[in-house]
Order: sequence, then C-alpha cells, then structure tokens
Amino acid sequence: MALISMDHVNKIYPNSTRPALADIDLHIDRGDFVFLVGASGSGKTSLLRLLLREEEATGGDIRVGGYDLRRMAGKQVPQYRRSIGFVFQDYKLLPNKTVWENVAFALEVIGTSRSAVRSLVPKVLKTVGLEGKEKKKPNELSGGEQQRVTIARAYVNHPQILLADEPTGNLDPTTSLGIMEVLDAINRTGTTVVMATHNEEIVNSMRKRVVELHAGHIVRDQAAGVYDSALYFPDGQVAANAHEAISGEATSAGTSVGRHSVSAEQLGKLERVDRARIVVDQVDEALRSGAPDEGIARLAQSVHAGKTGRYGEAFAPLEETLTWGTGLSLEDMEAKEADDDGQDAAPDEAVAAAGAEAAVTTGDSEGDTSDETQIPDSDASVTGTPSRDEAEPDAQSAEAARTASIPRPPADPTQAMPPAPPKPPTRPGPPRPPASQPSTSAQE
Ligand SMILES: Nc1ncnc2c1ncn2[C@@H]1O[C@H](COP(=O)(O)OP(=O)(O)OP(=O)(O)O)[C@@H](O)[C@H]1O
Repeated sequence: MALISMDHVNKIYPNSTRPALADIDLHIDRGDFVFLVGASGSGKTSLLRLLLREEEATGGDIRVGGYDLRRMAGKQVPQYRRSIGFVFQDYKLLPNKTVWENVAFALEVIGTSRSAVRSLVPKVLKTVGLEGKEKKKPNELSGGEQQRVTIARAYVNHPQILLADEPTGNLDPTTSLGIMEVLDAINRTGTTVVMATHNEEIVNSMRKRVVELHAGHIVRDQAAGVYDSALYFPDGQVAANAHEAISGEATSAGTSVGRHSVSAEQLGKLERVDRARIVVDQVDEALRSGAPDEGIARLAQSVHAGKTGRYGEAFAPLEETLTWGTGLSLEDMEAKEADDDGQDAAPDEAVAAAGAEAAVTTGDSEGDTSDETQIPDSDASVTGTPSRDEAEPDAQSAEAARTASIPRPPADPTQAMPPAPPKPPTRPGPPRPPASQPSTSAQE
C-alpha cells in the first residue's frame, strides 16, 4: 500500500470559488522521491499543506502512513506532524536561538534526553556541512546555510516523509546543489521526499518522478521525468527532450546506503533516538561514501557546466562533487595552467642559466599544484559564480579537511562523467544518462 494516498481530493479556500486543488489522485510509495512542478498558483504548496495537515481538504481522502487525515482529531495533529519533516519557506528558524539550539529544539520537543541531544546534534550539523557554525544565530548565516539548518532540523528525527517547498528557492545554483545532495542522501536512507520546485535544472538532472499541477489538476505523473510538460508548453525542443527522457534509460531512484543498512524490522525495535542516530549516520555515509548517484552527479555536472571541479579536472567520482558547490571556471583553470606553465618555464630558464638546483624547484611546484588541499582560496574565489570561500571560510576549510581525509579511489574511467559541454544558449534538454550503474531500491 502506498505511504501517501490522495483520492479525489479537492481544496477550495474560504472566500474562493475556484478550487486550488481539484480531484487529485496521487499515490506515493515509501522511499519515492517526487518533484511537484507547475506554474505559480497551480497548487503545489496547497498539496504539501494538505499532506502536513496544515490545511484540511474540502473533499476526498488523504491517508499518510497509518493516519487518515480527514478523520484525524485536532489533538492528534501535533503528533502526526512530528512524524513528518518539512522544509517550508515560511517556517523560519527561531531567530533568537543558535544553529545548535534550533536543531536541538526539534529533539527536545519530542522528549529526547539531553545526552542524546548532545550526541545527535553535532552529527547532523556535520552531515549538512555546518560544523563550526553551531553558535551562529540565523541572521548571521547565508540563505544556503539557513536552509541547511532547516533540513538538519527536519530530518534529525528520522521522519518517514520529508516535505520540501522550494528548498532551493532564492539560492544560487551551487548552493542548491549542496541542498540537493543532502535531500538525495536522506532519500537514500528510505525517507520519502516530496519537493515542490520551479528549478528546471534540478528536475532535469535528478530524473526522479515528476508530478505536474496545472490550475489545481494533476496533468502529468512521469517516472524519471523532466521539468517541462510538452502538453502544456508545446514546443518542439521540449517535446524532443521529454521523448528522450522517457525513452532513455530510467534509473532507480534509490541506492542502498551500503554497509550500515539496517532493516525496517531492526529499526522498528530501536528507540527513536537510536533510530535517528543510525539514520544520521546513514545520511552522512551516503553523502561521503561516493556511492554512485547519477542524478546528483548529473546535477553537479550541469551546475558546473563549463567548469571543472574544485579538486579535479572534471566532475567524475561523486565524492569529488561534494564540494558544497565551489567550482573553478575553465577560464580560471586555463589561467592557473598558464601560471603553472609560467612557473615551469622560469625554472627551465634558470636551469639553463644556473644549473640543476632549479630543476628541483620545478618538481616541487608541480607537486604543489596537484595537491587538492593546496588550492589557494584566491583560485576558488574567482569562479564567476558566487564563491562560498568568501562567505564561509570555516565551512570551506572544514570541507577541505574532510575531503582530504576521504580516501580517493583510483581513477576509474567507467565511472567518470564526460567533461561538461558548454551550456547551449537555448533551454537545455535533459543530459543523457551515463552508463548504467548498479543501484538497488532503498529499503526502510
Ligand atoms: N490561504 C489561502 N487562501 C486563499 N487562497 C489561497 C490560499 N493559499 C493559496 N491560495 C490560492 O490557491 C491557489 C494555489 O496556490 P498555491 O500556493 O498552492 O500554488 P503554488 O503552485 O504553490 O504556487 P507558487 O509556485 O507560486 O508557490 C492559488 O490560486 C492561490 O491564490
């Protein structure tokens, strides 16, 4: 049975004649990742608010997990909502609490012991890349960092379902990539994710299920879908893209989280806090293990089209894309290579002039430039996209240290993404899927 079932659901707001949602039939299985797309006012937020039981349907049935939302007593609602993680734009962080306190609060309201809070909060903050920011208040954080706190807060309890309304709204593409990495990793632990978005690049890269709303109706429900609807936005290119996406190799949404997978039965027997701890570890591992995830790799490639990774020549193994977005533009790389060549040339001249001592210098210089942790900040800060190095020196150095500690696999040409083509001036089609990689359905 589907985890989320909506049958013939209508929603008409008071003082409104036109339904915001009309005859919605939607069934979402455990572990699914669903994008809700559609023009402004099409009903995406309304649908999410019905699922959160923030609004009540005017007609139809909504069942989420074991709950029948239409028959739920008011006093049950808070408990129900605690089983759902949500990242909504108007659910702001508590402004007078620090990052740590905001996340801890989500645990405290469900009665988690102080010692469990003390052990869980740093883990979840590390997972979302916020180490070193624990004592900051929300107004001292960038938009992307605030969004990461919101996500940390939303999943620290291991919700079965995570609802996200435009979680990348107002964020630059590279920061959005970081947010998507976390949401995707959460999904790979078995959490069902339903995300409303206007972000075409994310939807086209991730190739998850796409449900499109139009004037309150579901007009498309597409597995491994794309952003555009050929039906409602007829355009030859869009139709071709959709056709390519549908006929292309659809990939499974989930991959197992590997070594630390825990069966649903095992999870069920554990205390809530222990479950949360395991899931936080799973998300952490999913983010750091480099387990192949084509959607995120494609998104990283798309976001960095025309750029090379911070640590490598082109986006290839997944762990090298986990940079919270910083990339070097091709121009920067060329300039850097020219610089390196210049450094190479100078000692050559010196060799001619002064003998073998300079040859040693040449070798050292090359060694330095190939060391991923040695790229000076100034290189990354001239990327042409908003640099996180300027805004988040702490996070960047933590990231560099973390990445440096990840053992890097030997170069494997079968896993490498091809170098990103330059972005076409017109609307890009969905990138072709890379060679299929092993994946299994997420289990909970
Ligand atoms: N609280 C409300 N009271 C009355 N009408 C509302 C309310 N909330 C939403 N609506 C209306 O319901 C329709 C759907 O709105 P909704 O916010 O769900 O759309 P959306 O697809 O999420 O839009 P956007 O992409 O701009 O966020 C719109 O016509 C909107 O004006």
